[in-house]
Amino acid sequence: MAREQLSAMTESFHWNEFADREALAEALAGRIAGLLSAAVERRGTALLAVSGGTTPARLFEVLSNQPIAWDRVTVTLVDERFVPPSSPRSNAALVTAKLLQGRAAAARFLPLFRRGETLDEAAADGDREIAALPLPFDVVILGMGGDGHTASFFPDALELPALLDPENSLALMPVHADSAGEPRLTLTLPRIVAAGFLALHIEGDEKRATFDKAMSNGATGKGPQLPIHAVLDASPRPVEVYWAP
Ligand SMILES: O=C(O)[C@H](O)[C@@H](O)[C@H](O)[C@H](O)COP(=O)(O)O
Repeated sequence: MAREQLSAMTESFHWNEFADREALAEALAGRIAGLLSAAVERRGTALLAVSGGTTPARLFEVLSNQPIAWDRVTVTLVDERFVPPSSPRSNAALVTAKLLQGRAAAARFLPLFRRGETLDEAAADGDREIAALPLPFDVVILGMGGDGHTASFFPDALELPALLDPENSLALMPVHADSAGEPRLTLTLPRIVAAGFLALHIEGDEKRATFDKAMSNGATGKGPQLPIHAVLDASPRPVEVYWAP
């Protein structure tokens, strides 16, 4: 089924396509900055949750120079690999190196990994900290893997039913999945879809094909139901999908 048909049928997403990755980063950073500024004006503070991995580095660099009241913004992660910031796989390290620079260095950062704590302890403490924020998040930016996972909602995660449960009262949970590489912490589906603005940032033909497959399987009920579809399906507003080749 064509993407346009699926979008019109399900109204679960808007497709935003760009000629190249630089143009995407400029457009998405501008959109995020406008939304964060509006939140600061409206309620004196703004909450942003970003994903890690490899895709968002360029976006973070552009976003870090947006002229907004960064000292009123709290930044956290959608999900984190349970590794210290010294690891090249640390999402906190990526955010520190690429986003919390320049103007954005004034933002408050809430990391999810905690030195000296077990995964379960960090999940419980992080859950308390996130629940104490003035939720909902104003902006949440998701990524997606080639297996259709988003956040740390891996298809083989032991905790997947709870992570995707719209009634889950937890904000943050531990995740164990063989395909994930290491244990993780992730925001749960209800906290993600409650965001004022929810975007999925994907790049390249392979990810576009994965996205199309996930939406098509979801609409037809055929083939594996992929976690990214569960998120789009649960979102009360169309998810803004940002794609460039
Ligand atoms: O920590 C992570 O891995 C993520 O937050 C994850 O959900 C990511 O967004 C996708 O796996 C895409 O990763 P890439 O951008 O590296 O393809």
